Parts: sequence; structure tokens; C-alpha cells
Amino acid sequence: MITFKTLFGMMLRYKRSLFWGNVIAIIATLVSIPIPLLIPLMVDEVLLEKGGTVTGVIDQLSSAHDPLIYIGIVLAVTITLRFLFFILSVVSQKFFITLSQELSFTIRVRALEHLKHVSMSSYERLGSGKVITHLITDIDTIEQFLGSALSKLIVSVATLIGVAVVLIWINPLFGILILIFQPLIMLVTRKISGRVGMLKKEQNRTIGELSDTLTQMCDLFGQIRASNKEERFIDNAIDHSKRLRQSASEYGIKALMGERYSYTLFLSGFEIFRALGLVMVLYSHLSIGLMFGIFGYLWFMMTPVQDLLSLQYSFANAKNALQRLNELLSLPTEPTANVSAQSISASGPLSIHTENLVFGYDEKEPVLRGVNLDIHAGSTVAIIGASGSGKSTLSQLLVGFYPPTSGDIFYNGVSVRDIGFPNVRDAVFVVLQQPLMFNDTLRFNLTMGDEIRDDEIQKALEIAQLSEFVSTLPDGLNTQVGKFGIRLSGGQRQRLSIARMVLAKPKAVIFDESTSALDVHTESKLFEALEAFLKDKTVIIIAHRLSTVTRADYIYVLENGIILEEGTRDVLEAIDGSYKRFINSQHG
Ligand SMILES: Nc1ncnc2c1ncn2[C@@H]1O[C@H](COP(=O)(O)OP(=O)(O)OP(=O)(O)O)[C@@H](O)[C@H]1O
Repeated sequence: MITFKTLFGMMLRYKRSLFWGNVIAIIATLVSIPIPLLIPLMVDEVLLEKGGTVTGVIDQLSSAHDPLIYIGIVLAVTITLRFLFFILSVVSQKFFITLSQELSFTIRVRALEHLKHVSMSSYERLGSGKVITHLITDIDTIEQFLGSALSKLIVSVATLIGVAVVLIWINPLFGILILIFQPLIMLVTRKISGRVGMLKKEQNRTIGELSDTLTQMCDLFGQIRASNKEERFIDNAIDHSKRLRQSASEYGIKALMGERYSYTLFLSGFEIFRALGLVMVLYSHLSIGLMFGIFGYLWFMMTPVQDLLSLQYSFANAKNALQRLNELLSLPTEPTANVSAQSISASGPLSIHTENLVFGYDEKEPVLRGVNLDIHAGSTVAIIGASGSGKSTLSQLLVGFYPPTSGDIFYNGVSVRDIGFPNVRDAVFVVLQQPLMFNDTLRFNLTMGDEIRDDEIQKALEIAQLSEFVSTLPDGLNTQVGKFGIRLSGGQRQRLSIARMVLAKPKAVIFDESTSALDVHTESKLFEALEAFLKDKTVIIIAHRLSTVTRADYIYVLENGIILEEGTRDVLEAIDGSYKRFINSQHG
């Protein structure tokens, strides 16, 4: 969880930037404070010929008692101060911009680091589009607040205090009124800013939904076109866009109204102060020059007042964006390992044993309803069963993708909860029926970014029956495969995934329908070539094809989430049960 307190803590890590940014900003403010007063003072001291501090100082420096010289020098000093203010504020902003970028980077890294350990089921529940919105839009909203808070809060407050001090010097009543006026407006408009913040949250939520819809639509565009369903999907995206338009305009209008309303309140107070200035010239000793000075300061206050008011709104937005980001940061993570990874990475094959394994994507509807497997190290087993019986789900659990709802999985006698899911995934590799590829080169898809020698890659390609195909490609391993591997055939993708498995050097392999796209001849050649590689490995084959299943020493028949039959081929063939029906169905 990230709170404003956490953000403040993160900020304190950049003490140097924070210190220098603020020191320079305060010097800039001090430089700017006299600006509104200098020229108006000329009204009293030069036009009304009353003399005073400014002309007194100039007289000490020069002997020319000329009104034009007084005005010229004051003008030159004022313009110099303005430029000095400009340079100092740019320097201080530089510190703050870098700092706010560092902070949003830190938040993004923290969210990405959390994503590394998030459990698959909670990730799937949230959806990629929403995850992306949290990582981009919400963090952006927080960054906008941090950027303006860092650069404007101290400067605006310092300017207002500085102005109040000068005004107290000119007239105490004015100064005190100005000091309490700004917080009063913020208090009055607090409710509106809270409401605006909620609308921002709603807008970011609709962005998340739209991005989810668009991601899915773009990823499956070919499928949509093949079914001639563009209209339906585009209409759906338009509906989401309408919702975004609605929430964005609601937010935009209310945010603008709120800020303008607060500002109008301030301007009304500003007019009252101006009228008060006139009244004070009439009924007190306030000079016309000082009255102009007061008017000047009232204008001067505009920017810090506007900044503070908009800060109030961006604070409300950031508060809601933080809440949304915390949804991502509080997604449950995978259980962590208790025993060292050593326990299954030690040499030798892996035994896999499940005890009363229960799992459901939705906890109320179990897909696996008490599965017991006893797979000896180095053996080859097959799991068969009707479509939807839970075979792929079982393989996803065995490979450490989801934690069991109840029951347990043991690898070499150690529970998956103790080993830790990442260690299981290192040791067990699942080759999927429809492996998805990165939109990158063949080499990247084989190595996933690891440094692997070319001769090793070549060997893996040979085993996977792919080397001939790759040798015909003009760019060889540097050939781009397209999004999800679209430029490869289904069988080539399956073989590429097998080559990836060979390079990953797992201790156990699950083939989940992973040769279904190959003809029987290529499949047979592939398994022959794999024989030496798989010799010391535990192998689980999930298949619908008898020729694939017959490679197994032992067979499990899964039905409706439970093991209905199990045994060697001979034993199962002798029973008039599901396995027999499976064989008969293959013989047509
Ligand atoms: N990621 C998921 N989220 C929610 N439900 C899922 C998910 N994957 C599978 N299911 C559901 O789990 C049940 C079992 O699916 P599973 O893919 O494990 O069956 P299978 O035996 O491998 O089928 P097939 O032979 O057709 O591949 C199905 O009812 C399916 O709807």
C-alpha cells in the first residue's frame, strides 16, 4: 500500500534536491516580493513629491534629483528583479520536476515489482487493461499532483506569507485579512474538490475498462474479422468510449466549475479588498501610492492563489488515483518458499505426487475435485479425459501457475507451498497446445532473453524438428515472428515451444496437447529425437491421440475433475471402462 505518508517518506530520500529546490524557490519568492510596491511608491515619492525611502536611497547614490532618473532606476531594478525571479524559479523547478519524475518512477517500479509476485488468478480477475491503466493513468495522476505540490506548494505559501507581511507593514488589518482569506476559500470549496476527485477516479476506471476492451479487440482482430463480427466489437468499443466521454466530460466540467468557483470567490474578496483600499484612502492615512501598492499585491497574489486552489483539486485526484493503484498493490501474491530451492533443483529426476488436490478458478465451482497422482521420478505418464474434464487445469497446477484450493502437490516429497512457485516453474516446463510468441525474433522466443550459445540453440532446433525450417529463412534466427507468432504455423509454434523447453532444461515436462498440430509422422520423429533428452526426465503427456498416449508407462483417466481409472495400458485395456472407450473412439 502507498499512502501520502509513504510518498512523503519517499520524498525525504531526495533530501538534497528537496533542500536546494526549496531554498532557491524561497529566494526567488523574496526577490519577487518588492516588485509590486516599487513603481506604485513612485506615485507618492515622485508624482506627489512627498519623497521617501526609495528616492532617499537613490539620492545617496546619485546627485541628480531628477524625477525621470528616479523612475528609470526603479524601473530598471523592477525588471532586473523580474528576470532574477525568472532564473531562480526555473532552477528550482528543475529540481522539482526531476524529483517528481523520480518519485513516479519509484512508484511504477514498486507496482511492477509487485506484479512479479502477483498470483495468476488475481491478475486474471483484474485484467490486463486495468493493470495497464493503473500503471500508466493512475501513476500519471499522482505524478501530476506531486509535480505541482513540490513546485507550487512552498512557493505559493511563501509568496502569500510574504505578501501578508508587506501588507501588515502597510496596514495590519489588510495583512491579517489576506492571511486568513485563502485558507477560508479552501475550506469552503473542500467538498467540491472531494467530489471532483471522485469523478477523476470514475474517469480513470472507465479508461481501464476501455483499455481492457481495446486490448482484447486488437489482440483478437483476426478472429473477429474471420467471424465477420467487426461491427459488434467496434460497437462495444464505441459504447465504452461513450462511457469515457460521459465520465471525462463530467469530470472536466465539474473540475473546471469547481476551480472557477473557488477563483470567483477569491476575485470577489479581491474586489472587496480594493474597495476597502479606496475607503481607507478616504478615511485613514493610507496614501494613494500605497493603495496602488496594495492593488499590485492583490494582483500579485493571483498566481499563488490559483496554484493553491488547483493543488487542492489535484490532491483530491491523486488521493483517488492512489486508492486505485493500491488495488493493484494489494493483489494477493504467490506463496513464498520455505525450504531452499535446492530441494528440487538437486540433480536427478523429479517425482510428482498430488494428494486430494482440489482447485477451482471460482472457489465455489471446483474444476479439480480431489485428484490423487503418484508419478515416479523419471517415468512417463499420460492423462486423458474428455474435453473440459480439467486436464489443462491440472497441468497448470503442476507447473505452479495457481495454488491449490485444498490438498497438496509434492515434488520429491516436498510440498509446493514450501518449494515456492517460481522454483517449481524452473523445474517443470509445460509445453502448451497453442503457445503464444513474443513479437520479436525467433532467437528471443527461444531464449526469452537469456544468453545461450548458437550451437545449443541449433541442437534444440534439431530435436524440435525445426532446424530445416530455420535454415530456409533468409534472416535465420533473427526472423521476426509477428505478434503472438502470427507468421508461424500452428505446428511451427508448437515445435518452437518444444525447442524453448529443451533450452530451459527442466526436470519434468508436461506436454499439454503440444503436438496436436503435427502429423503423426512428424510427431513420431519428434518424440524419437526427444528420447535422449527426456531419458532422465519425468514426463506427463496430455493428449487425445492414441499414438501419443501409448508412449506412457502409466495412464490416468480424468473425468469431471476426478481420476476415474488409472493403471498401465494392459490393465486399463482389460477393464471395460473409459480407457477402452477412448481406444475404440480412435479406431473409429
Ligand atoms: N483460466 C480459466 N479461468 C476460468 N475457468 C477456466 C479457466 N481455464 C479453464 N477453465 C474452466 O475449467 C474447466 C476445465 O478446463 P480445462 O481446460 O482444464 O479442461 P481440459 O480437460 O484441458 O479440456 P480440453 O481437452 O478441451 O483442453 C472448464 O470448464 C473451463 O471452462
